[in-house]
Order: sequence, then structure tokens, then C-alpha cells
Amino acid sequence: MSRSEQAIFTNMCMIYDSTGQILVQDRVKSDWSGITFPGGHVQQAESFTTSVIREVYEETGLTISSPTLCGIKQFQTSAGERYVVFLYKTNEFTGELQSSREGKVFWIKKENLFDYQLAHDFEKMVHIFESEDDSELYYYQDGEHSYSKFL
Ligand SMILES: Nc1nc2c([nH]c(=O)n2[C@H]2C[C@H](O)[C@@H](COP(=O)(O)OP(=O)(O)OP(=O)(O)O)O2)c(=O)[nH]1
Repeated sequence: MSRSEQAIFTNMCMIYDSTGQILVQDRVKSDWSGITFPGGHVQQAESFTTSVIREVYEETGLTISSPTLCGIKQFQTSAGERYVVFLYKTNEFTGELQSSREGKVFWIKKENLFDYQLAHDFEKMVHIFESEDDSELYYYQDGEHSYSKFL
């Protein structure tokens, strides 16, 4: 069995403040549209931490510090690649909020999150961001069907 494989690494960050607000992005790309948190692809030879700081800056105008890794989501793409999303959170940030072409970013009350049109499976990702016990949202294949589980 090969010990290497094709993989796509991405990140996402939940930024929260002391008043119970979280920063969401209304993602416009049709491949996975809806309300989510900012994030994107890790570049070649970039550290995972640097990549989430860079993506958050590009998509929100905010400079975050001390992002804490709180979990992972992963699934296999139709091309057979392992798609990995590293999930971070932080409440340390500076700068002026600025949306990008990826989608409008805005603060909402955390308890109102589920009133919005969320990206597909984002609700399950929120569980990982918040859970003390689960740290992975993993998709597995059973025949033609894909199922998720929390680990
Ligand atoms: N396309 C897609 N993105 C997903 C899924 N699940 C999931 O968490 N994401 C997240 C991971 C990343 O935070 C973000 C995808 O990154 P992106 O395509 O916006 O990448 P990017 O900002 O680097 O933009 P680009 O330069 O590649 O256009 O969406 C999914 O099923 N499909």
C-alpha cells in the first residue's frame, strides 16, 4: 500500500468576540455557497497557521493572532483526493472589517447562526468548532452513498 496520496489542504476560522458575536461570510462560490466562516486553500510549503492567518486577512481585512486548532473535517473528492479542512478559532484580531470577492463578511449573534441559510453541512462543522469531545467530521463511503460521522 502506498504511503503517500493526493491531498488538498484548506482552513477555516471562527472569529468570536467578547460580546457573543461571531464573524460569518456569505460565500458566493456556487460549489459550496451559503453562510460559513472565512478560510481557503493552504499554499504549497506554507505553514498551516500562516495559511489561516493569510486567508482570514484576504477575506475579512482582519489580522488574527493565536488561532487555535480545534478540529478537522475531511472527505474524499470525486477525483480521489483527500480534502482536509483544518478548523481554527480565535478571539484575537485587529484591523478594519472588509469583505472580499469570496463573499460579504459580517458579525452576527452566535445564537442567531441557525436562522441563516448555511452552506451544506456547515451545521456539522459548527459542532466540531464547539465540541469538547469531538475533533473530526469525517465522511466515509458505503457503496454509492457518503455518510458523515463525528470522531
Ligand atoms: N468547495 C468546498 N469548500 C469547502 C467544502 N467544505 C468546506 O469546509 N469548505 C471550505 C474550506 C475552505 O475554507 C473553503 C474552500 O476554499 P476556497 O475554495 O474558498 O479557497 P480560496 O479562498 O483559496 O480560493 P481560491 O483561490 O481557491 O479560489 O471552503 C466543500 O465541500 N467544498
